[in-house]
Amino acid sequence: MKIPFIKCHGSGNDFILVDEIENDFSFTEKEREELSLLLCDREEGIGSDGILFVMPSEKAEGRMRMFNSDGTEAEMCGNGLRCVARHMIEKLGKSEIAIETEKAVLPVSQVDEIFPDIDTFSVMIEPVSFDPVSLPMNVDSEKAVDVEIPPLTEKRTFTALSVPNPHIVSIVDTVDQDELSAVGRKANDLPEVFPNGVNVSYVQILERNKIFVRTYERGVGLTNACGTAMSASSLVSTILGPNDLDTPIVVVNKGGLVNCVVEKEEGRFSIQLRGNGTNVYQAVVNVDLKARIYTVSEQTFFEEENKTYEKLEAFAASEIGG
Ligand SMILES: N[C@@H](CCC[C@H](N)C(=O)O)C(=O)O
Repeated sequence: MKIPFIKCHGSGNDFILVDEIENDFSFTEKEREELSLLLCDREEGIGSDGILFVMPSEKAEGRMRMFNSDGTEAEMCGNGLRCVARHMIEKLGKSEIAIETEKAVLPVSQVDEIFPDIDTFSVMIEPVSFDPVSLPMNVDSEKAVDVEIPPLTEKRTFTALSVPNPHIVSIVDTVDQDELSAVGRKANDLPEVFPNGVNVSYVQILERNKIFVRTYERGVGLTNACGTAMSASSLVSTILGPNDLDTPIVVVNKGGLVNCVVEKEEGRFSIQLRGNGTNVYQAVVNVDLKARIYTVSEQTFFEEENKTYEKLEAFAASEIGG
């Protein structure tokens, strides 16, 4: 089968975006899993953190399903949703639309640039819950806020929340990437505590309303950035740290930076995640799933916007002394 796609990224968290509406595709569940395993592979495939399937919706302008590189589906993907928002906003010529995701129909819009010349998209991250059942996480308490999770490490405390995919977040003095990888692997090999796995983030407070976040993603491993993790980390560092509600929190990551605004209404939290949705190139992939082979053709790069993005990347690196 011949599949046109866009290679895109949000904060360097990269995806293969497949528009099923435009191409009248309707993949089976098995095909979605196999396409993710084959095409996301960094060694043998096109290479990406996941696939974004853009599908028709009866409730919104479009629907997003996101598959991790290991073929599992996630409930939500913040960086991916910004890429889908950009794609649909440009296609429909509107600046505000809604996208259906697994747990909610979410408003997305084009907003003021967070960095010069970077087209910026805002996506709502909700529903948010601190109920361990929502992750799910097996623990004998109503919440797990700033607590030790002994099988992972005795050095750290974590806060568990779903946004609505599962996350645990630890506020640290300095992010130790090797330690994070080890803890992330352990957490995702602990079905008695996290039956569906979990995304694990370490957060460093750089200053009030500015944080650095590094994430070990369920189904992928260490990524440049994870949008839902940056949203969860902004919320946790507002509750436990110095950040403010209703104020843009600058979240620096390995692939750039985003802004998160944490809001609370009637006791319920939500987060606006604002950042880039950059297209790297578009192409067509011809896939034979049975033989597990593919070829890529008609590749066209979006050179100008990628050059512009490099400036944001360089700025973000300078913020963390890189
Ligand atoms: N990188 C994404 C989240 C992708 C899904 C995650 N790995 C999971 O399985 O929950 C984001 O930007 O939110």
